[in-house]
Amino acid sequence: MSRRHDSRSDEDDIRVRPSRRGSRPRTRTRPTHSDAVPGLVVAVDRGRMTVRVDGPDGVVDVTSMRARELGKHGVVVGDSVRVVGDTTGRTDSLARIVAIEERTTSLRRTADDTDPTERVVVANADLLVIVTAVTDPEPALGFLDRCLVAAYAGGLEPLLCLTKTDLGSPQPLLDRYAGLGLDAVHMSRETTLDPLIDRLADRMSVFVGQSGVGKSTLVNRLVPDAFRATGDVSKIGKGRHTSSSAVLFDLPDGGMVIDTPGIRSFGLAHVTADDVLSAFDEIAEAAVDCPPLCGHTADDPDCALDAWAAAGPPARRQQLAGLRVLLAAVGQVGPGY
Ligand SMILES: Nc1nc2c(ncn2[C@@H]2O[C@H](COP(=O)(O)OP(=O)(O)OP(=O)(O)O)[C@@H](O)[C@H]2O)c(=O)[nH]1
Ligand SMILES: [Zn+2]
Repeated sequence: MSRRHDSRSDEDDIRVRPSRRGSRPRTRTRPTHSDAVPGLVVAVDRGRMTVRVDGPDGVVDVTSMRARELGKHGVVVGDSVRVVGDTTGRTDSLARIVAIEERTTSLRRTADDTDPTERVVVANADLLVIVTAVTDPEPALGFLDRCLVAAYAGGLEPLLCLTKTDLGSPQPLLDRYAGLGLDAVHMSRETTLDPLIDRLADRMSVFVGQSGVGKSTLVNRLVPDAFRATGDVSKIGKGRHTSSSAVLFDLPDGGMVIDTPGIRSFGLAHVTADDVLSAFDEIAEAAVDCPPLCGHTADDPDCALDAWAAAGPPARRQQLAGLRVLLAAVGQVGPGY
């Protein structure tokens, strides 16, 4: 019998708005257990969570289940939780998650653009590392646009990670997003990963990328075998067949990386143009003069952003052009874009 299941079931399909970044996380579900200990969800597989807990003898990974009292609230990788029960992490021990802290960010997606159910893929990540090859395969521009939208809408900082620079120039991709002030690193198998490692230090980063872009090659270089204590490592590099949508690793030089081998698309049915705008303070401010429900595209005749761009330095026009590239992805309906 096939053990495969829908990868989406390891994501949280309950709508939870991210709080503004930097706000202090509050416990979203009231802890009823005074003996509950804090932990970090590092893997989710078929309703079982691996929760990393700081025990008396060091850090232990505790297999846990959701307590019934959490109701429908899902648990995803990156969630800060509280657990009770057997938190020793011994073989066959099982703990219960009784509380989930409010999320500071949430990377969300829908299965496709017509599916209204949004799912949280990863909670509390700081950085979304969007991996793409400069060629072979050709960059999937729609996918990249969508990843950026998901990052801005979810409160994550995006980083463009361009691979296979031994085969082509990163410039066309850098030009596409020039107006957005996007941070980017480029590399190949032969070059150092130091610029990337610098950006990953002391943060929680999520890696996304389509098949063949060199993401496994990159993760394997970043995370040597000795550090792969967490999650089901055997699934790395076999993305499409994995049952888990996110797996967390520690980096040797600090920081945590979450790979998303099961995720190849980002449906955006849950995202509005204003969700994207809210990541750009100056533009969001200028858009208060827009008519209600303005889509802020070049086809929206009364969009105030055109006047805003015309009235300022050329950088504004570049910024608006970059923003509109992303808004086109929000407006696009139908799978496969
Ligand atoms: N020329 C070149 N090829 C690379 C580079 N990085 C990876 N590759 C090759 O690109 C192919 C895909 O690399 P993977 O790391 O498996 O890509 P992936 O994104 O993990 O794709 P999946 O395995 O399908 O998930 C492999 O044949 C790699 O050897 C690079 O920097 N330069
Ligand atoms: Zn507008």
